Order: sequence, then C-alpha cells, then structure tokens
Amino acid sequence: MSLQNVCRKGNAFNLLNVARKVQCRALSAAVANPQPKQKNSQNIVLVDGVRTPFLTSGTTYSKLMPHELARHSLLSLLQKKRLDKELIDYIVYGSVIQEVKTSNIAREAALAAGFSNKTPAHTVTMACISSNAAITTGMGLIATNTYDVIVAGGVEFMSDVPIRHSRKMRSLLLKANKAKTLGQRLALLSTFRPDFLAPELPAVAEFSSGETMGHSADRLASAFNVSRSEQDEYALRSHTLAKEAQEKGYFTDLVPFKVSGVDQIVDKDNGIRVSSPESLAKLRPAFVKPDGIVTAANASFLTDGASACIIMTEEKAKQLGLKPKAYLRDFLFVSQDPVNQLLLGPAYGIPKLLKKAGLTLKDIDSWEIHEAFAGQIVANLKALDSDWFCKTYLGLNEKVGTPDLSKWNNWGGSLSIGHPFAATGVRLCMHTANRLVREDGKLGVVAACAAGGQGVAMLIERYPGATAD
Ligand SMILES: CC(=O)SCCNC(=O)CCNC(=O)[C@H](O)C(C)(C)COP(=O)(O)OP(=O)(O)OC[C@H]1O[C@@H](n2cnc3c(N)ncnc32)[C@H](O)[C@@H]1OP(=O)(O)O
Repeated sequence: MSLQNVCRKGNAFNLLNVARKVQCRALSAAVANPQPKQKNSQNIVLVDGVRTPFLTSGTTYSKLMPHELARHSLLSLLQKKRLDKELIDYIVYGSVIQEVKTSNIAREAALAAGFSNKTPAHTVTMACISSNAAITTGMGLIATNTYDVIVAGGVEFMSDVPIRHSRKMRSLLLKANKAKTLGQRLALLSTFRPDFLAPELPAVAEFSSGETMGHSADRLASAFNVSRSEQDEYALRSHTLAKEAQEKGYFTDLVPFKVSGVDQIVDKDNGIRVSSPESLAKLRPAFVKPDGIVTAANASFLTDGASACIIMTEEKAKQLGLKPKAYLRDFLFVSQDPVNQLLLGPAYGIPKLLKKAGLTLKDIDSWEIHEAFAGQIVANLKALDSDWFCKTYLGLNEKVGTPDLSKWNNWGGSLSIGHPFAATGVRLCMHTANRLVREDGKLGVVAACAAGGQGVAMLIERYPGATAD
C-alpha cells in the first residue's frame, strides 16, 4: 500500500489515527525532502574542482608530458580558491596508462607545481574510475582524522603511451646490460632475430580476456538489444547538450591552459561535434567488423586531460572561510564479471547506492553517468528497467526502473566532452555539483563503469548557498 493511501485511510476521530496522521505527515515531508542517511561523523565537503580543457589525443597537448597537465590542474585549483600550497596536507591522483618515468604522477606533478617536498602524494589506479578512487581515498584519510585538506585528481595522456619492445627483445637487452665481456655480448647478439623488433602496442583492452573495451561494448549492446539508431541518437544527444552547455558557459570547472611550446591558449574542449543523424548512420563499425554497431561517433574518443578537486571537513572549510560546492555523502564500488558485464558498473552501483542511502530514483535531481559508449549507456538503462536483470543479477524483487532522463547528463558526457580515463571522475563530480546549483536540485548521483568489470556510484548533495562559478 502506498504512503499516500495509508495517509488517506487514517480516521481523524480517534487518537490512534491522529497519531498515525502526524506520523504520515512526517513521512510525507521526508518524501518531499529526502534526507540521505548520514554515515560520517564529520561532513566531508567538495570545496571546488577544476580541469584542463579535454582535448582529443594527438592535438594541442601532444608534446607535453602528463605531469604537466596534472601540474596545471593543481596550480589552477589553488589559484581559483586563493589557497596557499602549505594548506594542502596530502595529494592523491589517479592515472591509468602510466608514463613510466613519472609512475607516481601525483608526486611529480606536485613537485613540478612547486609544492613543498614535505607534502606527501601518491597515485591510485582503478581504470576509468581512478579519480573517483582518488576522491574516496581522500575521504578515507579525512574520516580517519589522518589529514584535514586533500587534493584529489586524475590525469590521462593518450597522445604518448608507453610502447614496449617485445618480451624477447627486452630479455635480450637486459642480458646485454649484464654481459661483462665482448664475447658474452657477441654471443647474445647472435641470438637476435628480426621478429624481436615487433613492438608491443598498448591496447584499451581487458587484460583477463584480451577483448577491447569497444568490442565488449558492441557485445553488451547486442545482449540488451540496443540498436545502432538508439546508439547514434544517444551520442547525438550527448554532443548537442555538451555544445549547449559549452556555449552557455556552464563548464566553470574548465581552466584555460597556455600550452608551452605552442602559441595558443586552450580554453575549450575540442571533441564536441554535433553531426546529423544521416552522417552518423554512414560511419563504419570501429571494432567488430563488418557487423558491429559501435562507431567512432558513438564511442568516447581517446582524450588528454587532467582534473583536480579539493576536499575537507565542513568544519575546516568554515575555519578557512571557504564556501563549498557540495557534501560528499556516500559512495561504493562494485565489481562484476569482466567479460560479459564489463561495462555495467552503473546498473550494479546505482541501486546499491540508493538502497544504502535510503533513497529512490525519484529523489535524485541530477544524474552524471560516465558515457564510455552510447550503447553501454543504453544497455545500463535497459538493465535497470529489466525485471529479469534486476532479479537475476541484483537480487531484487523487481526492476529498479528508469531514471528521469530530463535529469540525465544534461551537459553532455564523456562521449562528447571527452574521457581522459583517470580525470573523468572529478569532472563527473564537479558537473554534478554545478548542475545541482543551476538546476536547483538537492541530490546528485555519479556513476561509472571501469575496465576490470568494476564501477562506482557516489552521492553528492548541494551545499547551502553553493554557486556554480
Ligand atoms: C570504462 C570505459 O570508459 S571504457 C572506454 C574506454 N575508451 C575507449 O575504449 C576509447 C574508444 N575509442 C577509440 O578507441 C577511438 O576513438 C575509435 C577507435 C573509436 C575511433 O578512432 P579513430 O578511427 O581514430 O577516430 P576518428 O576521429 O578518425 O574518426 C573516424 C571517422 O569517424 C568520423 N567521426 C568521428 N566522430 C564523429 C562525429 N561525432 N560525427 C560524425 N563523424 C564522426 C571521423 O570524421 C572519421 O571520419 P573519416 O574516416 O571520414 O575521417
């Protein structure tokens, strides 16, 4: 029986029903003004966050190193909030495809940005949810009273990825390094074969199955009966909404970047491209050939970019006179079959998060969901709206339903804005926080899938008096 029906049936003529009525009113008020269950003894706030413009790999950032992008996000964040470097207790960054020379990129970026060498920094990796993991690592450090003020971010640089020699060549070179005599070196040289020179190229692929993310997205779309036109339509929506948001100046998390060596200030994401349905329909499959339906236009593209945000307790923000954007209310990570359910993180994470926080789909004012592929997003929506999926895989009694799509990725998403893997999580949180202000909402959900068959869901609440600048 619904709450409203219970309330309607109350009889005002006896005391029991008066008491029931009062209770019903309180419950109705709670429905109108949902209050997520408070988990932390201290409120943790997202004070603000920034990102470099996200650029298609191989374009204006291509001569940089990744720590330089991260450095820019760190410095811009402090500049925006007018904070001293000394205030930052700890820095944690996400990175997926690492530059071998700067594997702890958090530390290298901090040193390059002029932070004291006494500020500890470490790097986390969790595929496309690496900067979500950076944020939640920071939340853990705050919740345990280890540190007060944390910078969390992420960086990805697909313009230059480590291309390795073959295993045979590496083995030969390592042995040659240890060889002491000319004879030993010549003996090793005689073992060389031309095929040793074939390089090992990194692939955006699942290690356990060897399958590329794109191939997996194509199979997922097919499993959930997602058509090519549904994918293209979703991709077009993403680009159209991103273009509108860009033109209206909503991307206030973006900080222009004067790229050294290039006489250009980059002040815009450069992957947003609104095409016609006809030109999208003409594109050939990018992964599964000749019959696949994932194309270059309905997939996220390889992107360079970095992001950073600052988190602390509400109390600390008040002490520092800072006006936060949002409360970081709750989060969880999910893991599932990395072969057939690789990209279903949101379908697993969203229901679990809502249940944990005591909320329903209707309580959410802003959805910010990582768009790895258009087909993956539509498949996740279909999974949430499927009794079979929700009963079989989520252990629920019925389907979760469909989130209100008028509140879904209203400023575009990774398909259009770009997806520098480890930097996306902070972008999702900042777009949520800023959308809650512009759209006058209270609660937002961030969710994303990641390689390895993992996912994240986070609950964000608008901070009273927050602004979208
Ligand atoms: C958890 C996760 O996030 S998993 C997701 C991880 N991310 C990925 O796996 C990245 C997937 N993306 C990719 O690997 C690449 O972007 C690919 C393979 C899909 C495409 O790469 P490329 O072939 O280099 O793309 P390119 O930009 O050249 O586009 C190919 C064609 O599509 C066209 N195109 C691309 N986007 C659009 C668009 N929005 N509208 C119209 N045409 C488009 C291009 O103009 C080009 O046409 P042309 O061949 O006539 O010149």
